[in-house]
Amino acid sequence: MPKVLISDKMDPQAAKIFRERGVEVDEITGKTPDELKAMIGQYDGLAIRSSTKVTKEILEHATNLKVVGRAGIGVDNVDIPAASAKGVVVMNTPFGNSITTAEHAIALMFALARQLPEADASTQAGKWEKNRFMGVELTSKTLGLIGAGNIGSIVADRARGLKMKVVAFDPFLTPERAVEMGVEKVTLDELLARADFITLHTPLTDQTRNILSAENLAKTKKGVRIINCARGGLIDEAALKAGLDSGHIGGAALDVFVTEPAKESPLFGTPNFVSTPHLGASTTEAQVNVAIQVAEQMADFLVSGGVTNALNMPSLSAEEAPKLKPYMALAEKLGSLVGQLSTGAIDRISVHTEGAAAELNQKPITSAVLAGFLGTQTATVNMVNAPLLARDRGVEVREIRSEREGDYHTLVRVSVRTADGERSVAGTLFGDQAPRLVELFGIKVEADLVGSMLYVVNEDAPGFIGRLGTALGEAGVNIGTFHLGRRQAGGEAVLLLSVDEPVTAELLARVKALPGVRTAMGLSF
Ligand SMILES: NC(=O)c1ccc[n+]([C@@H]2O[C@H](COP(=O)([O-])OP(=O)(O)OC[C@H]3O[C@@H](n4cnc5c(N)ncnc54)[C@H](O)[C@@H]3O)[C@@H](O)[C@H]2O)c1
Ligand SMILES: O=C(O)[C@H](O)COP(=O)(O)O
Repeated sequence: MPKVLISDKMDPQAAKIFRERGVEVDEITGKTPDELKAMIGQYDGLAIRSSTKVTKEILEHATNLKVVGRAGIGVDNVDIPAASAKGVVVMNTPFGNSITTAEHAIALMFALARQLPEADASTQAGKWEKNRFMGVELTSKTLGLIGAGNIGSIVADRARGLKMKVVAFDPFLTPERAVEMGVEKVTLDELLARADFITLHTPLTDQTRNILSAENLAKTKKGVRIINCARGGLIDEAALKAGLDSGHIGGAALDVFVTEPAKESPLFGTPNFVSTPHLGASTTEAQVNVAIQVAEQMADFLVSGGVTNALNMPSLSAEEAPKLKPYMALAEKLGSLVGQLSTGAIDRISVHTEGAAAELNQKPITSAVLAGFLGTQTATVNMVNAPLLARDRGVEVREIRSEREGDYHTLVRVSVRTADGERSVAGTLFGDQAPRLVELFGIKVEADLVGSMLYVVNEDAPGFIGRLGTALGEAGVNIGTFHLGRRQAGGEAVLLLSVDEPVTAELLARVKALPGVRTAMGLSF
């Protein structure tokens, strides 16, 4: 039974779903990195929010880990390249908390417009400072949206409901989508010059880090109010403090900080500054949503191989997974076969699907071919890191599909290119389930690729099979299955034998010594 650790505070629905789906679960929060390192080895899955930092060091100790599930959106607390290199799938729940976070941005916009926190503190201190607090209306004001994705578009919708004009800067926003959202697509400089309120909704990347730098803050309209419910690091906090102190910035509300938890900051106590402790996603509804989603996604993956919302692997629905499973087994065997039979460096692998196979999601099939192929060179490869490893090794990967059926109703062909040219192997599924090799380097040969096998290329001549059988018998090797193919009578022939024991160097030497043998190799699947 797969075992998952929930290491951050999560709605109890997550644990309930894991258990219902046959996944053992421990809920242990608040562990230090060293404590997590010591315990992570026993888990197949790790369910987190933003507190647990899934670093390279933690992953190095995660000997059984297959999946990290983020109950939320941002995955900046997960070292995704390190997880991919280790073959660990990283998934998030991209929509479960978007409405809640958008509402928090709108709440902070109101808080700034009407100085609600300061007015509340003053009133509860018994001051009744009715003349101290003069707000601004939102109606007709311009809201500058930096980042118009899931959350940004909900914010835009709510702001339009408040009769605000919305201008948006997002390099990936298409003009059509801008029209659909009812926003005006502008450049960043235009947004800075025109916005009365600015709200940030981008991930933190090399391009967005300090997008509100001192220089850009200086380009804003005097009195601008700024909201950040996305990620700390998008705003230069020192420049923000200077802007608030000088009065150029009329107000700022931060839910996120460069350093979290933000227990101290020069911004604290600054007039017109409002802050919340990364509460963007903290509503009952959002937490139930993300807990359910993450548990369902992780359980799907651990129990049936379905992949949803993975950031480092192609998606594979729970419905697709059973259909693709036999194809992935076939693809892995074919990849392994070409890997074991190839001697020179391979610079290109092409995965060609025909008939029924061509109608399926190709990415998992290709990843399985690469995993099978690279598995002959390294032990630590799987479907997640195989495409990455292939790229690192300079192997070009091609996918070709033709839905027209050939000799078989479904076929996967794997071709590899070396300095000596291109060679291919092909396989099909018998009864839609059983992987079967049907062609090996241009020779038709049907074989189950299982266990230990002996591969022999010989000159097709009478008596050869008898001599080979005798040689194996004398070596005490029992033959399980025997598959034969040849280019033409009297030409090159191929023999694939499954044997009960691994093929030893001694056995190979005996086989190679037989007259007519061109090559002999041991294979294992
Ligand atoms: N405060 C919280 O608790 C909380 C909760 C949920 C999400 N978030 C954060 O909110 C942010 C937005 O989440 P989302 O779900 O809307 O993400 P999203 O991926 O749907 O949208 C992000 C948008 O940013 C745009 N973008 C990327 N680079 C840009 C750039 N250089 N300039 C301008 N725009 C750029 C993208 O094109 C995309 O449209 C993320 O950082 C996420 O982690 C915070
Ligand atoms: O990216 C997110 O989903 C938010 O930052 C929420 O973070 P949290 O799960 O720690 O509240």
